[in-house]
Amino acid sequence: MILVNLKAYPCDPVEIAEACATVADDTGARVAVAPQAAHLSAVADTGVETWAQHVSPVEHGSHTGSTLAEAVADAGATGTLINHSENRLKLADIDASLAAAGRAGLETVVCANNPAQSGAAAALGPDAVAVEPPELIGGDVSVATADPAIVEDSVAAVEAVDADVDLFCGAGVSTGEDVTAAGELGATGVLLASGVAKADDPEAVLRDLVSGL
Ligand SMILES: O=C(CO)COP(=O)(O)O
Repeated sequence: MILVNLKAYPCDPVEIAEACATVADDTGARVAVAPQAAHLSAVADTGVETWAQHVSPVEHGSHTGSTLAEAVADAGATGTLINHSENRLKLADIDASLAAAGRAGLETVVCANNPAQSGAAAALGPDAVAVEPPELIGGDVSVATADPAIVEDSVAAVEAVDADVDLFCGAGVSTGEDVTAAGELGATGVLLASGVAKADDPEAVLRDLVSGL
């Protein structure tokens, strides 16, 4: 799977979503987009698989400023990131956000910095854990090249806790070669942002990324 996190980059979320949908349709590859919460409906309307960047550890109620899991599902999201490196949560809140996502029927990827956190995240029962070394996020060198051991060790840590949880990796992923390298280390998906969100031609980048699956 290729999961494109648009963060808060100044890109056109619908243009990128349309490119992802086209590439997914043409190739049969699984490509999803995680835009800003306010753009979820517009992105979902393109037909692309749509993910939230975060859901709050809350239920319906007096939670001003929260991102309610049920609301992102209503807007068309079918999955959510939780605990991204740029939006870290306490352990209890990761657990409660997973519960919220579960109530709303959302697939879940919990992000982690390192193998120990990957194992701990797996213990909470997400669909997948995504290991992203913070120092490599937004850089030019892929995690699979710069620090292959962190991916292999995270695969092992997750497998030891719950073999049903997938391991994704991210940080610096921008080419098909990076995707292939991640797969060779045992990752079943990649999480990336700047390689697509900052690209002059996102569709060309996506076609290259998908070629590495
Ligand atoms: O944080 C990331 C995806 O969630 C990785 O970002 P980059 O692909 O820009 O390194």
